[in-house]
Amino acid sequence: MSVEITIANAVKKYGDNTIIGDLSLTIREGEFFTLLGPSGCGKTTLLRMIAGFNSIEGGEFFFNEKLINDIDPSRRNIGMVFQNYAIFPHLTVEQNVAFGLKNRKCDKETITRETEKFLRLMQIEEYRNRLPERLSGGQQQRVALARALVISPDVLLMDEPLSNLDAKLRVEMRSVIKDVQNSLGITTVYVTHDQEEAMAISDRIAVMNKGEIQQIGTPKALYQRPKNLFVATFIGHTNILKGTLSGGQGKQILALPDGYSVELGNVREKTEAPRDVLISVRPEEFTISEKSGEPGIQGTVDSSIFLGLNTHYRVKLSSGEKIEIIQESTIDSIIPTGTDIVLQVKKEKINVLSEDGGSNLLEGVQDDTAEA
Ligand SMILES: Nc1ncnc2c1ncn2[C@@H]1O[C@H](COP(=O)(O)OP(=O)(O)OP(=O)(O)O)[C@@H](O)[C@H]1O
Repeated sequence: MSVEITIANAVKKYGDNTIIGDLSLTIREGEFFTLLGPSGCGKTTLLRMIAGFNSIEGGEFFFNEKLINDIDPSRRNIGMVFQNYAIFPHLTVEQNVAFGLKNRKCDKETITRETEKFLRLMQIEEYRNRLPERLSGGQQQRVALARALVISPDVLLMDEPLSNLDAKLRVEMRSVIKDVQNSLGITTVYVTHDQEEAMAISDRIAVMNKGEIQQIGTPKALYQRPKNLFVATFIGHTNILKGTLSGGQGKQILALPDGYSVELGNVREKTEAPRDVLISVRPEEFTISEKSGEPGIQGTVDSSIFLGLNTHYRVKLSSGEKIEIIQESTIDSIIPTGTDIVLQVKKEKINVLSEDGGSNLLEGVQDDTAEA
């Protein structure tokens, strides 16, 4: 059985230090939910609170309607996978996988059947008689995953499970984890500080900073309409420029550098008097023109790197600021360093943020934080 996890007003303190203050969220049944944020923001702390390993100073934790605050971790029916594998070094692969079932005093037939099923599912049958020390990091993590899943947990909790693997294996193991989670439909909470990994693997992501949730949404929603500057810069790459928003005759005009302006139809917080704002534009959302005299932001190509499908440009603006631009490579040309260019932005792709970066002024920001 898979469960919905509800966290209501969770508080965690170490002494006088509040690590998590009044945090609420709902993790839907069967979803792959990721806690993403910089080191020290409280992701592991929150995961351990769900597992029951941490004392809590406030709040309620539910698996479906059942309050679990006072239920011992061993009785919460959770599977856990950590960064450092946590498999028993003195047991073979098969014994490691069977461990949870033996511990639960399952009958022999069940132990054999389920152990075989997960050895097969994780493709580690051929190593069944090996000790962990004779396995690669990726193989060890497969064993850890099989061992966590064999007990049919209601919830799977994973804390940076791929951090110890090299880059190529990390990417490979993402799909292994995602596929197995998908096929079992198990509610999964995953902790990482790697935004690309979070984007690749999650149904929804909660972006955390300093013990608080900044925004909850699908990877696409966070990327396209970040709620604030923190999310805009933490998820993917972006360029932040200064602009001025002003109104007139029902229109909102965004003035950008060099007299370039665009009209926006999706401003939520409309203004008449000019208001200083920040704009966030992803590197792939500019168009480059080499014709001078066109309306746009003026710049000079500072460097260009050809990466096959895409070419990455660093462009120096007339203000002296440097921004990153990614263009699909075309057969005919890479724009050489030193070329004067004009940049235009695809206006539906612009995000307009308040000057302090605290909020997105546009419509269509998804934030499921309030769901709980
Ligand atoms: N046992 C503890 N005693 C005191 N402070 C702690 C303890 N465990 C964690 N902290 C503090 O709580 C904060 C959050 O830690 P946590 O491990 O949850 O962060 P994290 O987001 O998972 O970071 P990382 O990605 O580095 O693991 C940190 O400032 C940490 O120093």
